[in-house]
Amino acid sequence: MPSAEAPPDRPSYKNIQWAELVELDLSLFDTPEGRQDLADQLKDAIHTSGFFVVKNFGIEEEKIENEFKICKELFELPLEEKLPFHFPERMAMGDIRGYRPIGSKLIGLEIRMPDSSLGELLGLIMSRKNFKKEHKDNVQFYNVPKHDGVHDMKHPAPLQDNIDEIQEFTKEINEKIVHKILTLVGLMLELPNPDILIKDHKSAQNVPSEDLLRLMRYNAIPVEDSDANNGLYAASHVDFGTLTCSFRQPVAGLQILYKDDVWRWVRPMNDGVVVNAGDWLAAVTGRWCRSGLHRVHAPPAEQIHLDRHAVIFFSRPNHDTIVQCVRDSPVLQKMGVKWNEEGIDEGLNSQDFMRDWIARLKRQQVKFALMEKVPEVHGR
Ligand SMILES: O=C(O)CCC(=O)C(=O)O
Ligand SMILES: [Fe+2]
Repeated sequence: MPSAEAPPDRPSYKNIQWAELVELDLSLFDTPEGRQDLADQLKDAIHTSGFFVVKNFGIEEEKIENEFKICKELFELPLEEKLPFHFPERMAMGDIRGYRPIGSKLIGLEIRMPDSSLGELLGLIMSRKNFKKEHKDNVQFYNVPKHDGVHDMKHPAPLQDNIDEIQEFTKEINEKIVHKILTLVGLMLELPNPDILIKDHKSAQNVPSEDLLRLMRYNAIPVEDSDANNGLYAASHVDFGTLTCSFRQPVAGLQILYKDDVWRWVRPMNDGVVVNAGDWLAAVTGRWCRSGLHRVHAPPAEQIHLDRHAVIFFSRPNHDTIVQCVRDSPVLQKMGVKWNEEGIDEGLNSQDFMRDWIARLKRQQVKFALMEKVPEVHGR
């Protein structure tokens, strides 16, 4: 890695605060003692920041390497070969399959809601304000949905040519990482059946879900442009689903907001997966599992010239899942967790829960806009 001296006002390895994330060695999962030990380690992490790292999860390095290779090939394609896979209206409604080009979102505010009068309202409010510069993002990504008979679609060649491997890869992530973490959550909460959450995250292809594999590329941009965006590549947000699994990321950028209100950086890493809890897991555990606010900052000075590629799996509940909080957890009972503080409607299926979630975000954005405050928080 180059060791360029950072100008004093830019974050550099020397002056940034790193997040100290727990590392779970999943090779210990196979014995009851090992599982309990991992559950104990997870308890604090999932409650305080909602983020942790998993290692030794048993997916071969060549497979991970291959996903990054596909990711790079995909984004090397000319824009006109990717645009036929971009469906903005569908995306605005929460169906986020396919390609999203650079500049689709404004950092710090989200006014692209062509589907609703809320969008028009926001547009009006925003146009009254005198924004000197458009703070557009610099990221392009592609969401590959689960091959489940509901979400099937054709993809650009680098994906289509490898679609069987990609689907196999996501199945492995689900079974070798997501299911194991869900068991650890069950153990940590002392649920009568610690595996209870797995049944809502089946990987079989005939079980529809909103699971997706996201391939991303953040192009390195001139320092002045990233400064104009308050140094951000992606605005702060929480993830919707159960668990987000981000494969090894040698270019720093991801930041987590801790309870002390300090943004801490996730260390660049050459192996391991950064995992975070999403809003679904938070909701069913009475917010004991924290759906942590995070964002992507332009890399530190030493890496600011590098493009940043990411391979991220978003695990989400199967369509036939009904929202049901784990009220039978003695741990949560002892903690006096307040169920449904946010009015989560138990009994909804996972798709209605998602629609409700999106509607809440929109209401929140309108509220911020009416307050004439830049709404930094949105969901992804
Ligand atoms: O690029 C990253 O490391 C994180 C991206 C992210 O948070 C998201 O896509 O939801
Ligand atoms: Fe995210």
